[in-house]
Amino acid sequence: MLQAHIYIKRLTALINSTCYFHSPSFDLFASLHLLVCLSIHSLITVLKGATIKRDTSTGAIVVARIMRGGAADKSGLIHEGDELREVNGVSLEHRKPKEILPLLARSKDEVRFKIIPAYSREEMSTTKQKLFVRALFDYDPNQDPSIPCKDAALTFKRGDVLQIVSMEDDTWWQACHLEDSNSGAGLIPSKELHERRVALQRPKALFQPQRVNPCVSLPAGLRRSFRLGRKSSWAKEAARFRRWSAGVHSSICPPTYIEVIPYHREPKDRHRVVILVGPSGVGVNELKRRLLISDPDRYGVTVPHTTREKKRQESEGVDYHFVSVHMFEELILSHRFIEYGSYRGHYYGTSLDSVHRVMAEGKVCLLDVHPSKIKRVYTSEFKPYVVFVKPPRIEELRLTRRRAKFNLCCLMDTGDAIFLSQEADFQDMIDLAENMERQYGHLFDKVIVNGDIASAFRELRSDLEKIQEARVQWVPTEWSFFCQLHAIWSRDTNTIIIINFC
Ligand SMILES: Nc1ncnc2c1ncn2[C@@H]1O[C@H](COP(=O)(O)OP(=O)(O)OP(=O)(O)O)[C@@H](O)[C@H]1O
Repeated sequence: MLQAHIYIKRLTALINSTCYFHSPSFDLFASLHLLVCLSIHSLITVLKGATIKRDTSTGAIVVARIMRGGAADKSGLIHEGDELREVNGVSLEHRKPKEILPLLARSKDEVRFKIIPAYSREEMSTTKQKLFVRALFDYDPNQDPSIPCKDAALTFKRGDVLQIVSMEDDTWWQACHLEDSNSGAGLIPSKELHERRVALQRPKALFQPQRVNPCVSLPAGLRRSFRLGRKSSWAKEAARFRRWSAGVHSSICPPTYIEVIPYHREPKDRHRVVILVGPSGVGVNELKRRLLISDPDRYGVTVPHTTREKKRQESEGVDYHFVSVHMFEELILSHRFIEYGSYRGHYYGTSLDSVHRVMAEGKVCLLDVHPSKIKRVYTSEFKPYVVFVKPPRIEELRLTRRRAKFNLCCLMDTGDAIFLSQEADFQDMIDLAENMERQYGHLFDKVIVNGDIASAFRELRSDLEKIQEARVQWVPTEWSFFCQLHAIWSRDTNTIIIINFC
């Protein structure tokens, strides 16, 4: 699909430059004869940054090299290997490259030349393309001993949007920063190279005996939204963690690059949902609470559903939506929950409708779910912006939490609270964060290290404000392929009539 898209883009560029198809049997993916008509000025501009040569095997005049970032490259009109057939109707057959310049010089205002593009369908993936990716890792060529040329490399940070300009080499791609596309491209590790490198770094989990702390490794379903509900299925999570340790998840691809497209936000558009994730105790709730207090008109949270009895001080629709077991199970069956679970015989869950309600109020919905549930809302409808809250290095974690007299508190099945402030718990939090990042890192838009709470909050708030105000945002390409189908059922003909498909 991408290849076809790029192909059509190139075709459009050619058409816009007044080119005429000159093939009796026109086939999109066959070799095309393109008669390109350009002003002498634009021709010179186009040929700047390109060299031509005579193909020794065929004798044809071909474009030998396009300098990345040069005028020829930027024009998108000619490509390496393209054959120059005619200039102003004069055949270039049996001519030498040096005979071509006088031919061009004789032209008045306009030059027409016939090109046979070199690409085929297979080659499309390696030719220049408007392919944008968001980097999911930091890259510093100074720390990379295998880079062929440090000066030719591109430094980037996780989250940077890069335009990939060449994927010809399997190991080193060429790319430029989005905001700096006028300067030449630089080398970056290809997806394959980065994946290979990460695979070679032996995962810590495989070689360290893991202590599974029930309070730190959380169940997938109920988390902070249902703080008391987490204990009931911790064993499941512990098992999952052990499976991870045993390498069951070794097939998970490390985060490399994600293909993105621009999303032009209109003022009438609803806000993107903000998902905060992180290991238990890292400070997700604290950050959420501070956001809500700082700007209650801008931020909102979902109201969960529960099947337990309403307490005297609680209000329907404010603390919870109190529903019957039957109703809750109906909602489960109709896939209305993002996450749900049970605790002490009662169901708790966060529904999609509760997110819609916050969005409809014109607020930014702050969601706090286990990372395994992100996929549930990873659609163009919610356009989630995922923030991963990460613990700092152990020394800072120890210092900041102890200074705040913080103890991790965990409720046992018996209802007893136990307090954990041991070194091991901090280490568990860090290990869990690493595993989360490894498993779900490709879904994270932003990573906030929560060392000093005031700085972490400032960083989060300013980042969210930037995102909400930006007119152009880069979102995963996969969201653009979500289609909405509007259909009506005709009773007369007993058929479904599609009235809109976008
Ligand atoms: N940067 C920080 N420095 C010191 N204390 C912090 C910091 N961040 C959070 N805390 C404190 O740590 C405790 C746990 O934080 P919080 O409840 O936000 O964690 P959480 O990630 O939501 O975990 P859980 O889901 O288990 O509640 C709270 O008392 C909070 O005030």
